[in-house]
Amino acid sequence: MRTVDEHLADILDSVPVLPPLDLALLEAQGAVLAEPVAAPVPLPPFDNSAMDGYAVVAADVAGASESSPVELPVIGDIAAGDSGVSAIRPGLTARIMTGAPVPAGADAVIPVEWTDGGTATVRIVRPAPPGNYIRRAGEDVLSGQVVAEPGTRLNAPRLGMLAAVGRARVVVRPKPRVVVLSTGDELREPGTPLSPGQIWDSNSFMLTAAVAEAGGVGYRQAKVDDDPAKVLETLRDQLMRADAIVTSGGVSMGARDVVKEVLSATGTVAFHKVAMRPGKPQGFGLLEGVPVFTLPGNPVSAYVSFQVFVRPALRAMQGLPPEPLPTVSAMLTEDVRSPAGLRHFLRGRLTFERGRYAVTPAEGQGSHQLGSLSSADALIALAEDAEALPAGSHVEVMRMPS
Ligand SMILES: Nc1nc2c(c(=O)[nH]1)N[C@H]1C(S)=C(S)[C@@H](COP(=O)(O)OP(=O)(O)OC[C@H]3O[C@@H](n4cnc5c(N)ncnc54)[C@H](O)[C@@H]3O)O[C@H]1N2
Ligand code: MOO
Ligand SMILES: [Mg+2]
Repeated sequence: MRTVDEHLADILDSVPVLPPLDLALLEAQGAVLAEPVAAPVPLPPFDNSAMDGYAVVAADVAGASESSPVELPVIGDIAAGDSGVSAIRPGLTARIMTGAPVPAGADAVIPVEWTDGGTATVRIVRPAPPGNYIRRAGEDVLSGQVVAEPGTRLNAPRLGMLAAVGRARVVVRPKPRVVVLSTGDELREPGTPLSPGQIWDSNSFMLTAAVAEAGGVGYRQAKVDDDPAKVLETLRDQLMRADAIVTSGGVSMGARDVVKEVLSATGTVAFHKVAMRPGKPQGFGLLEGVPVFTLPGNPVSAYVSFQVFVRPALRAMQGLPPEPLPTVSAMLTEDVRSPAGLRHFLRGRLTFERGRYAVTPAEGQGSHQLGSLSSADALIALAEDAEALPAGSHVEVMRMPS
């Protein structure tokens, strides 16, 4: 037996960081930035108006009021996108639109609501201090400022930021392409009828979805029967398009546990009993350089194994810290027993009351019981040395992606 930490360390020692790729912005969505991106110009690039209104010399309107409006001749219109805008001399104004460059000489913008909206002349009924409704060049981002650091995932605001500083392409660590393969004679495709002894394949759907939740791209395969030649052939076929392969089933002690049989024979994938529940039988290794994770077939075992081993590995491949799921400390609402010497993962539900988290273990903790997993929102991680934890104890809880 090896510990969870030993098995994870072994995996993280072997998984490669994916080589960087230059991608068009939207192709890079969800990928991890692999270069610092600096702004070639300030943002905004020029002083511009925050309002639709009039560009004025603030001193001209200092005395403006409802009872004593200041009337100014309007010398023209300045729209967003205009260039070569003529300067405003004292005693004059120009209509200006939101985003339009503030003309030389003007030092304030009067919103149209503070005027009669005139086009030849305008009556202004409120004063404004210098700088009123002017968005200054560089007040968002300075020229040369780094706007996105390597190691950050490109979410919607970050993609917007890259476009705003003029980038059409960007160098990223691509999302790992992960082939997901269920094995088992008993498995049938959902949507097709079952014969006695058969079940619908749920693991390949769950694991493909979990890959996406971990920042990868999952390629779900149709299940493979427990036939050694077929399993090996399918795995080898998939290597071409995979940055990693995740299988489920066939890794325990059964006469038909063929994943273990054929991959052990390759000499590069090793099988271990890991001191955890669920998820004891684990296999990992490289097949022609591609990381292969062979997860146990029981659905909860497969899910927990994925979160504990595969998710950190996929993060490492993207150049991210191989952290587990985000964790919180929570108070147990009931007594819990845990097997000595095993890291024990219990499904639970988190609540947040009066400023603190509490967690309640789910009914039905068998590794085949997907029902309790699908209604859980957390995995309670009990340390190897925990045996009896009374209600009120604080435990580490991994939040499942929602
Ligand atoms: N004699 C022993 N038997 C078992 C041991 C052991 O130590 N000694 N370990 C048990 C534990 S713990 C686990 S976990 C399982 C691991 O089993 P395998 O990885 O070999 O998986 P299978 O035998 O193929 O299937 C196990 C179970 O899961 C169901 N399954 C498999 N694939 C799917 C799928 N894609 N969707 C839904 N359900 C699936 C399968 O029908 C079985 O019920 O071994 C124990 N046995
Ligand atoms: O390891 Mo099995 O995963 O306990 O059901
Ligand atoms: Mg088995």
